Amino acid sequence: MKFSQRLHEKLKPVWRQNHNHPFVKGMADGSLEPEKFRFYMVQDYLYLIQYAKVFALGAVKADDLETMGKFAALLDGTLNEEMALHRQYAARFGISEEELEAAKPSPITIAYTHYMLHAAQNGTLADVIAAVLPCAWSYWEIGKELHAIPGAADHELYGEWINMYASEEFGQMAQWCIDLLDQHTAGKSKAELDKLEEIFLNTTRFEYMFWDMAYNGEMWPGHA
Ligand SMILES: Cc1ncc(C[n+]2csc(CCO)c2C)c(N)n1
Repeated sequence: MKFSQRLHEKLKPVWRQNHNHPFVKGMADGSLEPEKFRFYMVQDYLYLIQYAKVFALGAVKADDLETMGKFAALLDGTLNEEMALHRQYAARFGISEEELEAAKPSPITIAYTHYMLHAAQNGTLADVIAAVLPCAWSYWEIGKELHAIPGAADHELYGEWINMYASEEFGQMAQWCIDLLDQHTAGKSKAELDKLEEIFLNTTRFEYMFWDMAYNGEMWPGHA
């Protein structure tokens, strides 16, 4: 079995927990309070800035032109397309560009992004992929799952989010990461695979914590 399939099988219960989080369920049936999504949008904008840097590290760690070019394209897409879409989407929730630029990351946003950057900076290309894959893969699965619910993709506030992550283009990106991980783990020792599994498990857990943070509007203790 491919390494990615093994990880997916093993972590199914953790993934189920992510997909069943009340934030995700609330987007599915449209009952999520806009205030919670608003908090999510701002933190996700800050998350994307750091995520882009992890893509940049992918280009640094890759040693063939094709993979370097692909990471460069993902970096460009995140910074110059996805973030612009985020700004437009945020505006519909009354979030101005000034508010986005002035926003401060929550403890979970800091912990998650710093963890990914640490794993990527100190590891190999396989570590970079293990760090970014749960984010792409779980969003693709959630996007497809929500898209299959009648009416969910037409919701005036959350439909756009669902359509974006259920899209063919997004799926292709996630599949490219899955294939790259399998390519770079073929023939690796158990110790190396265990390390990658741990990174993958930790970023999967951080995905849950990110939903939870958004659902509860969690900032620093005592934050006004
Ligand atoms: C907390 C959090 N986790 C995952 C994603 C999804 N995501 C962010 S960047 C990227 C790669 C394509 O640009 C993907 C899939 C998100 N937005 N926020």
